[in-house]
Amino acid sequence: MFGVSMRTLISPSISPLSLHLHHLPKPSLFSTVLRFSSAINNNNTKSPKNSPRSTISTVKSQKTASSSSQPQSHPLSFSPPGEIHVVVGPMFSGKTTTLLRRILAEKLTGKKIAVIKSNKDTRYCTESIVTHDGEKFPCWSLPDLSSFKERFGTDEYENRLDVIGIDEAQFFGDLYEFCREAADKEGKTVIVAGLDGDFMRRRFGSVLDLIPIADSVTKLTSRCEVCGKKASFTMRKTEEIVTELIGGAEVYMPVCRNHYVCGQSVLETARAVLDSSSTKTPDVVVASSL
Ligand SMILES: Nc1ncnc2c1ncn2[C@@H]1O[C@H](COP(=O)(O)OP(=O)(O)O)[C@@H](O)[C@H]1O
Ligand SMILES: Cc1cn([C@H]2C[C@H](O)[C@@H](COP(=O)(O)O)O2)c(=O)[nH]c1=O
Ligand SMILES: [Zn+2]
Repeated sequence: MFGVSMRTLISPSISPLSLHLHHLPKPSLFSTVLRFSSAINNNNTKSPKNSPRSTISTVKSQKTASSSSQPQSHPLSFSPPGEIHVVVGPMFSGKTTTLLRRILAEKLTGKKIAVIKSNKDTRYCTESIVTHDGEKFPCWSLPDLSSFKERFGTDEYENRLDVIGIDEAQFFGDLYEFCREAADKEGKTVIVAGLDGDFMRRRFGSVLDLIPIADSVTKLTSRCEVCGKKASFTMRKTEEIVTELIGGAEVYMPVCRNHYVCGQSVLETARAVLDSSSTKTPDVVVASSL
């Protein structure tokens, strides 16, 4: 009885090793295609410096190549991968400063760069990103990101632009689609700076949606304006409750958790008082700053 069950369980013709291999998953169609395609890529002659980097351009260059007997790229070949780096934090935490440093570092290595900021932010200057310390860098001030390629010049964008910096990212509705396309399909390095949370600590725009597709995420801190400890949040000092409200130190301050929580309850009470008094006696609402 024992012998029979042994024979049934481990057949002499199947060694432990072959049993093991038998249970290994077969290479998927996808991994076979990937290996095949990377072999083709490795065999390709190295592309010239200004060769098209995007998938769209690869298709274009194939068309040209077939008519002019130049080396052809295979339809399965991938364009060089891009990168997405996300820099978040409260106001005054150095997001724009960090973006500027990283962009300038890329420029120093010979990369072609461009910086975009939302045209909603009209605080300092429309043609530049400006840090709270007054450092400046020329930028494209745009209502959305989808219009950037055409404004920049499609050929210039596809063939020469390497690095794209985006400031005030929380204001761009098409942030996710733009960054994914630029990094996944067009080989761009995208450095994104923006607020992760608004004055209520709610997610702001689609900045957080980038995390799953990002290569790196950095959360910066500022100094709490009340106690000097690390500040991770932004407190709004006025009674306005709309999410988007452009402003600087006259409206916002960086605070630590403790002072955010204390401040929020004080502000909520004050806003409630202002609210009720404004319905009773409108003349009483005089101070916008609490
Ligand atoms: N009220 C303030 N609280 C903290 N830092 C401030 C304030 N006003 C100006 N700063 C300066 O802002 C700098 C950060 O500027 P910036 O890079 O523009 O920040 P962010 O883009 O995160 O708002 C800090 O290094 C600090 O010197
Ligand atoms: C918290 C918070 C901020 N904003 C606005 C205020 C500023 O114009 C920008 C943030 O600028 P920074 O470069 O990070 O200093 O966003 C807002 O509209 N709503 C908010 O809740
Ligand atoms: Zn504090």
